[in-house]
Amino acid sequence: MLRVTKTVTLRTLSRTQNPGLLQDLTASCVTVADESAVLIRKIFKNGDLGVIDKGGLKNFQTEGDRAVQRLILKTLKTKYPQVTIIGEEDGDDGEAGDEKVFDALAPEVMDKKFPEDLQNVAPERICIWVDPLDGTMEFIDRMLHHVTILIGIAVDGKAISGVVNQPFFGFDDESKKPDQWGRSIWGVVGLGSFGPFEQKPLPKDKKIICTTRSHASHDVNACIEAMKPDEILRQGGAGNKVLRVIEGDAHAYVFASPGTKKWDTCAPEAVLVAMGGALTDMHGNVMAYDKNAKVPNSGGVLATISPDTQKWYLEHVPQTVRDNPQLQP
Ligand SMILES: Nc1ncnc2c1ncn2[C@@H]1O[C@H](COP(=O)(O)O)[C@@H](O)[C@H]1OP(=O)(O)O
Ligand SMILES: [Mg+2]
Ligand SMILES: [Mg+2]
Ligand SMILES: [Mg+2]
Repeated sequence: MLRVTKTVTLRTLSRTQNPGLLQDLTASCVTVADESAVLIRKIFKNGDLGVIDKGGLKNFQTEGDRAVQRLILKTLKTKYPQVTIIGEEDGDDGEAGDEKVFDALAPEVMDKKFPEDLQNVAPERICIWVDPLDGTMEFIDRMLHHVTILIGIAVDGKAISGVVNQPFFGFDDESKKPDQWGRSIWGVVGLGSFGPFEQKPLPKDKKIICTTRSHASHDVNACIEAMKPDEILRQGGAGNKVLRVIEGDAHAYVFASPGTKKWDTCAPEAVLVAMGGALTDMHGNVMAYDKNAKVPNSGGVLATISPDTQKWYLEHVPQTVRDNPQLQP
């Protein structure tokens, strides 16, 4: 994990105050996510993924994770030095290398009118959580649709704005050339969620639960069984699983395990909540994303498309799972 925090004097702050900071940041995040997608595709095409085992349960890192984090942090830290940025990969802060700074602000973000309460947000209130490559295990296993790039922006510890980029979206469509692969979905709470996606209606006659394919455990399975799904969708990546809920492929993302971290959930939560959904731990607690927040999502992850659906799933978490000392906030 890499934390980058800079302190500034009050004089510097007033001189550089930017009323549209959150909008600029969101637009920059969409730009760097798109550039990151180009880079991941290039690394994949080159074939040498440079896999490193970080230790723990299927906890790998590739050149994609490292290079993309350097790309994202170089631009965001250069452009927004007063904002705290926390990235998953240690050491890859873009400071030593010759990474480019991407100045462009994504026009699709700049075209929108952000809500009043998101204007004039001071940089000290913001913390950005970066997962340069979510679904690393699936990237290594060539399950490319499961891979996402996640950049989440928290304000006062709440997930408010986020980009979920799926760099290999469309790779299995033979009519598409590699430079046509990928999509960025972004959302801002109070404004909405945008990008090339369709919110299909969820099936009414059956219950589909999406969960991990690579980090299953006794509790993960026991919790799902108690919810009596008709179908279990085993998928990689936290970003991808939230996308399954957003696109109407699953009623819920259920993960009764402490494996994910704040960079896995901040961006997807912002996009999901911006469209009326909910993401909490398995006890119903909202996640805290301030710069001093606990990094692991130690109470697990539950995400659904509405507060009512969230309530139903929370009520069906078995007591044994709730009481598990390994799954506490
Ligand atoms: N035990 C774990 N150790 C490290 N990362 C984990 C663990 N469990 C989950 N994650 C992270 O959460 C994501 C979602 O988990 P899963 O795919 O198992 O549902 C993973 O892709 C991984 O993110 P990352 O790929 O960015 O390292
Ligand atoms: Mg990882
Ligand atoms: Mg991740
Ligand atoms: Mg990652």
